Amino acid sequence: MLRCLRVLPARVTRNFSRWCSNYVARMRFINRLKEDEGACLTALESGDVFLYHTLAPLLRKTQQGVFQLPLLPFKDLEGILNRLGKDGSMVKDSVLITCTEQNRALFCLDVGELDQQAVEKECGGNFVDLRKAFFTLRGEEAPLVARGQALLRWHQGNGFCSASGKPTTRNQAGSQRVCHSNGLVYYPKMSPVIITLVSDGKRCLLARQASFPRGMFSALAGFCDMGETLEETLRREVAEEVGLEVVSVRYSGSQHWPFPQSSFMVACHATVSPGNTQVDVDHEELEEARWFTLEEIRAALKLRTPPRNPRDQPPTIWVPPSYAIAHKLIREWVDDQEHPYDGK
Ligand SMILES: NC(=O)c1ccc[n+]([C@@H]2O[C@H](COP(=O)([O-])OP(=O)(O)OC[C@H]3O[C@@H](n4cnc5c(N)ncnc54)[C@H](O)[C@@H]3O)[C@@H](O)[C@H]2O)c1
Ligand SMILES: [Mg+2]
Repeated sequence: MLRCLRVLPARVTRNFSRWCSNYVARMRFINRLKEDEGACLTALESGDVFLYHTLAPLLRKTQQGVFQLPLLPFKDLEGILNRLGKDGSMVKDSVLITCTEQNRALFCLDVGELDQQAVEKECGGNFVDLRKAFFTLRGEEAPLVARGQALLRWHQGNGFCSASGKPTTRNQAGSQRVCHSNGLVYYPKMSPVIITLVSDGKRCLLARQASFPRGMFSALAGFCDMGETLEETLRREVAEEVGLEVVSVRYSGSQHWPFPQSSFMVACHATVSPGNTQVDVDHEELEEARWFTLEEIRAALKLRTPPRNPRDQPPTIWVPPSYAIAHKLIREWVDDQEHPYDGK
């Protein structure tokens, strides 16, 4: 980032430093809310809450037909709960998600114990499956609903201490749970996963699991074993799933992936040597894996995803949609092929 800043005009760097100091203040504020119960409650009372019903987020359609995540001010939500015959103090069960750039704390709450349709009517929206919400929402809202569901799911599954069997209690922010009988502290869990696009210099390797939608191919992925480095996981997964030995690895980016449970996806490009490209698929894990040319990948990227006509014969090859980190890896690979790095 600093290297980029050197070549930016002074106006841009001034704006960046203003954004940066606001960013630092926000991050410190969020961190304080995780530690200070009183400050967190005050932030909730002047903040906004978005809702789930049994882990399905509430979305609202605007007059322009765009789906949005409705943010309900604390007082409004208290009123809604009272009208639905619930004690408004239930809002205090909300879990801290973030703080907006306008410095409003943002929380989420699962109202699964209330009648779904009654809440939808009161709030003017619909509870929809997370996968659909993730598909439909724009920009920043998609990761927010994913994060909210992951945290709520974690709370719902960690009400008891695995050592004592006694109930655990959460802090106001919902960033941890404690067993008071033995002092054990539990934090939200994610499973680290490596996802990698393997290239032989001219082609890239994509695979499909039997459970994927018809025609969809993606990068190779696998969970990290205890004690492994990411590089070790990557080399092992590629060897296990397609019988190839990786010779180089380059980090690309990461993404929280909420399906089916919370994974922390770390995306990397990998290469095999051009003389070692014979694929040997582990059919326990994968239905198919094969090399794709640049032309085939360009054609797949042009398709609307998922395609309208999944029953076509023969099936069209398509790749995961733009919100999936696999898509980013595939686009980067195409860019690399079209504009190879010349080392300068
Ligand atoms: N975002 C994307 O673009 C993208 C693309 C492909 C896969 N993925 C995700 O990557 C994840 C891993 O991919 P995979 O299924 O090929 O992994 P994988 O190759 O490691 O195989 C899955 C198997 O690993 C075992 N396993 C080990 N640790 C596990 C854990 N913590 N949780 C669940 N199972 C565990 C289970 O036996 C499971 O059946 C999946 O959750 C998938 O949804 C994301
Ligand atoms: Mg796998």
